[in-house]
Amino acid sequence: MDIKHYMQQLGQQARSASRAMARADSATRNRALTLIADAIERDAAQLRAANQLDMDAAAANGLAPAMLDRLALSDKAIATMVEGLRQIVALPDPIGEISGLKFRPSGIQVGQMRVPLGVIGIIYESRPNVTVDAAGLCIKSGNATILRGGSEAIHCNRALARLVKEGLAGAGLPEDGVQVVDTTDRAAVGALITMPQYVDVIVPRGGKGLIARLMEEATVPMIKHLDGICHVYIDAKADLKKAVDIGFNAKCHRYGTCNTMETLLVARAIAPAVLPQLAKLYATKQVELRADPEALAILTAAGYPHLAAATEEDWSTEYLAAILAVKIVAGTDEAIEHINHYSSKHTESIITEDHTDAMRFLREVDSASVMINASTRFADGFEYGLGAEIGISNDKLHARGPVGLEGLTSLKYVVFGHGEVRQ
Ligand SMILES: NC(=O)C1=CN([C@@H]2O[C@H](COP(=O)(O)OP(=O)(O)OC[C@H]3O[C@@H](n4cnc5c(N)ncnc54)[C@H](OP(=O)(O)O)[C@@H]3O)[C@@H](O)[C@H]2O)C=CC1
Ligand SMILES: N[C@@H](CCC(=O)OP(=O)(O)O)C(=O)O
Repeated sequence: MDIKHYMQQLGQQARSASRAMARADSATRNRALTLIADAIERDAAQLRAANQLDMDAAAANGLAPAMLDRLALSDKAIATMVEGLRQIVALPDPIGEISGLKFRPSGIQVGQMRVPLGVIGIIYESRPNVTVDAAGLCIKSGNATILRGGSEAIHCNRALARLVKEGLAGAGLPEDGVQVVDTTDRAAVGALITMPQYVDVIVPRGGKGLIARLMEEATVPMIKHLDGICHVYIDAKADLKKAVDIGFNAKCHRYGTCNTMETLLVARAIAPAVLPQLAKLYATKQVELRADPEALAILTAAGYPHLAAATEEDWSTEYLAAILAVKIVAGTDEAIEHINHYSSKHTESIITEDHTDAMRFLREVDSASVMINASTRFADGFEYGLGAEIGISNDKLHARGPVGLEGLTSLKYVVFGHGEVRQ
């Protein structure tokens, strides 16, 4: 079967399964999640073996260390996936809840009911835990899903897909409630984003190549979870210890994640004090600093070994690596202007003890998460208390920032009449 027909078949199956998923009661959906968690625990060794096939192939193809880190399915990662599913079970069921019911002068009662979106197509990076997190959230929220994971993770995703189907079937739900695209051919992505008759919404998680294709071709509505050009701004009134701890964590905690800082902005007044201290920590990780002329002068004087002059391109680059752009700014105005111009509207943080500046930053920075005195790495569904996340939306409509169960639902109006007719 060619890719287009294969994808249409997945679409038809998903559409049909979505009705049963939406109809299923809370206990059934939770039962499926529990069975999947149990199956993952039972087959951990097989999952590790499947992941090893992916890791070996990726290493042989020269995949960058940060991307290998993302692909790896350690025992800890397996335990986290299982725990994540159990946490999703414990979350309140959002589906079917009716809110805001009010009598109108006509006598009718009008309210809103929370309902699944239907069929959700998710395109994501080579990170196997996303297969389980996404499947779990879609099942809990009564949606059917088609998962197109990154090609480097294909063996592991196939193995996970079998366990998810086993759990769905065990709970009496259709196996097609969750389908993993079983090909790495990118034509499958092209098909998935152009079948609105079967797919209600696409959640794309990815970088520039994916964005370009979606902008050109997609006919299905999207909740975009795209690149993270995230900033930390160290204000003149920052606490030095907080600035250094956060500046280091936001860059070096994990290089490959979308909430990692890619540009550090530093107020001129504090730069000579803070940059050399931060540089000492960055040096332990050999972070390459691409600095504007003023920062370059301070870092050169501090004897920082991994330095380069920043170019215009650096301000809009997501490195996903041990590289950081550094720029000196006059103060909060310039920092906000720079961020609103160059950021990908994902996550930004100000380090300051000045309440007025902090509140201005919160109000005026136009990104999905805006933080005060915290690492951008906190932009995450677990960390925000959502239980799990589909990803981090840098779209403005429907869902913004970490997307959990609620982001996979919408509200429809429900009207309770008692025989009223409109006058
Ligand atoms: N906001 C968020 O929640 C998240 C954002 N990201 C972002 O993802 C990026 C890093 O991941 P990376 O793997 O490099 O991202 P990519 O964009 O390269 O890949 C992500 C997915 O998109 C697919 N893809 C990429 N380009 C195309 C194309 N032209 N046509 C069809 N499919 C395509 C990939 O398939 P294939 O395997 O074939 O390459 C993969 O499944 C960063 O920009 C990061 O910020 C990542 C995770 C979450
Ligand atoms: N929210 C997640 C990051 C999601 C994400 O960026 O994924 P990826 O780019 O594949 O590492 C976290 O904080 O670890």
